[in-house]
Amino acid sequence: EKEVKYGQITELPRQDDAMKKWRSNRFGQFIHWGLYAIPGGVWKGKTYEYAAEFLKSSAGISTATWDSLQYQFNPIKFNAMAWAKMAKAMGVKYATITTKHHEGFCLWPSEYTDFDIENTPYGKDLLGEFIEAYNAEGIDVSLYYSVLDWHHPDWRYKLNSEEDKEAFERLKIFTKNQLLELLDRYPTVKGLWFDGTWDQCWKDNGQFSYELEKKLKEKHPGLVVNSRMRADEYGSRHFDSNGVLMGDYESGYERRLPNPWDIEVTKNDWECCMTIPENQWGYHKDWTLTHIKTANELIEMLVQCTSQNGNFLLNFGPTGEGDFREEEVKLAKEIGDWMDDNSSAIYNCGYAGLKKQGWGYFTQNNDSETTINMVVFNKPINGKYRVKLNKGSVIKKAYLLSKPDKALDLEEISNGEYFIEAKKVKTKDPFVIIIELENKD
Ligand SMILES: C#C[C@@H]1N[C@@H](C)[C@@H](O)[C@H]1O
Repeated sequence: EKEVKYGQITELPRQDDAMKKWRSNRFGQFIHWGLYAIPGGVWKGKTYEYAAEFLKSSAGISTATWDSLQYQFNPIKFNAMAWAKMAKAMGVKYATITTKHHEGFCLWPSEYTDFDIENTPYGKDLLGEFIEAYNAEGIDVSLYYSVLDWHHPDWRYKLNSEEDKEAFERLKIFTKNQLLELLDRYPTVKGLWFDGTWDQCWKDNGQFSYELEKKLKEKHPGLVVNSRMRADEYGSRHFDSNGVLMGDYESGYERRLPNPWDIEVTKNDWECCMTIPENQWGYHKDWTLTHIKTANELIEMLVQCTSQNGNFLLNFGPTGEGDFREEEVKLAKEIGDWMDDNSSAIYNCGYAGLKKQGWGYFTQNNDSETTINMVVFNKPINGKYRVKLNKGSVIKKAYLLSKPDKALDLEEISNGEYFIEAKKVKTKDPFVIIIELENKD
């Protein structure tokens, strides 16, 4: 064990109300919006296949040219309430929006830079409108903030000289000021989602990120911070040099999920953030470049995350005009229709502590020891679903969530192991079987 002075701040897993709410939310909407939405992955007639929010580097565009996009940013179709209603109908309980991505453009009027929404044709506090509209729909809002800032003259990837160090000291003050400003301006926000913390400059500043997390949490009680914010004094990120998780939940699952059988991951809170195309966070004009995930694929990812004590943050990339592409609107509707009937297996649910079977995923309601959800994606050809419960567990009854009055046939295989028979399930969608256990005491 190394002596780590600047590692974990809050003992995990947190059991305060703010974290319990974060945990019960399970399903969130990620919004990536900025100047990159204007070119949408195309520059001077050439389509760049890499992530659209990286177009500046993919196309080798100068900072001066890129930054001039701010004078074109005028999302006339932006309607925060319409966005919030779409998110509500989709079934998300929280939303995380980019306040500033790597380009450095701020969606709020910041007193620390002119490279912000105030200096655009739009002019208004877009971030404030978003937060107000989503909160009005009962959706918690967290703020994504990129430490990496391509616009800021004091950003340095590595600190190779005294000049670099002096510049980065100014960058650190700017970063702290902007984060305190965001919490001042938007007191209802529930969390901060840090990104762009992979460079040596940040890994060399573990004490700073430690003290910054402490300061932000003192200012904003209950604040939930992702592990991506932190490095310890040895440069170890997410987990300190002794493998102890920093921040409040693990946020390393970007466009990937753990192995569905992985038990280790269930020990911490964690969140997977996911794109609908293979790798586009910002709006890209051409969605024919890669596979576009279907509603069933995305629902299965949400269910898998829930089954392993994780949250699922699904990304949407609004256009430069402020609306969503039709594929996103359609997916939001399809997912929302499924959530209308099945969200009881998601909200306030988590790891059931049971061996995963081939038909799908178990989730356990956090408020009921005796109610277990089986979310089915693969119907067995004999219509019999194997469940291996804890020794001594006895099933009182099992039934389809959609048909609670019709008990399903059970066949006990051995102590705590059963086949549940559900032969006549017609739906082509994932569906839920509820197991009610006998109360042991
Ligand atoms: C790489 C990278 C960034 N991390 C994801 C969450 C997106 O913001 C992407 O641009």
